[in-house]
Amino acid sequence: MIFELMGKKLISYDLEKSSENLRENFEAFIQGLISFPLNIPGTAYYKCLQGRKKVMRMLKNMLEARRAKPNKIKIDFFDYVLEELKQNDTVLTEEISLDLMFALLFANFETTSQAITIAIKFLTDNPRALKELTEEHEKIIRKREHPEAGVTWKEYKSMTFTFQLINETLRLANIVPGVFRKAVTDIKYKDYTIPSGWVIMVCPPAVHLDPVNYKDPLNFDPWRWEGMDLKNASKTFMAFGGGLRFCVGADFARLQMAIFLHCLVTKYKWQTIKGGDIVRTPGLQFPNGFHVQFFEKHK
Ligand code: HEM
Repeated sequence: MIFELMGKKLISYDLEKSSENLRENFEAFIQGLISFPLNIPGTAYYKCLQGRKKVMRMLKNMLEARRAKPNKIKIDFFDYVLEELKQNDTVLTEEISLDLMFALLFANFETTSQAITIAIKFLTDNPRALKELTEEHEKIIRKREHPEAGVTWKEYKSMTFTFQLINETLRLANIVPGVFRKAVTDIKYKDYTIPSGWVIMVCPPAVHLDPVNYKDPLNFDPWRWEGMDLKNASKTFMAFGGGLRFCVGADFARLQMAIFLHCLVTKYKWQTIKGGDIVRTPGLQFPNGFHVQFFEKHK
């Protein structure tokens, strides 16, 4: 659902009309992202490289087609990128813009959808959290003049327990299990020196699941966030990374999750059909999937 929405908003992608299955290619890319680098047919690494190649080729063809026949009115993000490419003083090159489109499609693909799936799992297993979340959102609706009206910015800002729940979900989900930085100078850390030029992999799960930082770290406990900073990155919370390269989609992802949860708990009930077993790799995964059936609440 999220992939289709973002594919449409970014590049007007329509599976029915496209010769390339974008989603399948991204799946292959993601499966091999952390894999043994053996580039021969059949390996995850090979499929990963092929996936990226096919998506990049598709984006390049799209760019050329749009250049030859530009849209009269801007309909998606690609049109804005093309407009920027035409400027004389732009820092954007064709190569950067294609990489940007790839990165945005990729960054949108697994992240928010995984976070939402995992949130549903935690809510299924924690009736107290579900009750408090439902109360928060039903209260918002009760206060509205028109219950069917969309969520306002003020309402969104008032969703305190929802943000606690989102942070706790992201802490346990560890959707991005590693972020990378390059040492630009020799760095002394305790008795170690990280030489200039080395790449450092920061591992958020090591921080998020450390009992020094979080009591009973494997326990889903949205209440542990009460009174804490729920927005910014810190040395103990880096689900969206941190510093200059902090996730550009963090606010958007939080918004998407909050709106989804709002609709979920006010309109639907659900039950697990199958799956739901959790494996940490170290990001949280469902090896047998997680299948639920939804029912409308007020029918
Ligand atoms: C729950 C959802 C998401 C999570 C957990 C997440 C997590 C992350 C993390 C950990 C990073 C690396 C930050 C760093 O190196 O310090 C990152 C970077 C990035 N994310 Fe997200 N992300 C999410 C959703 C999104 C969405 C929806 C978008 C796009 C709209 C997005 C776009 C990006 C981009 C473009 C970068 C690269 C930023 C840069 O290198 O300057 N992310 N994200």
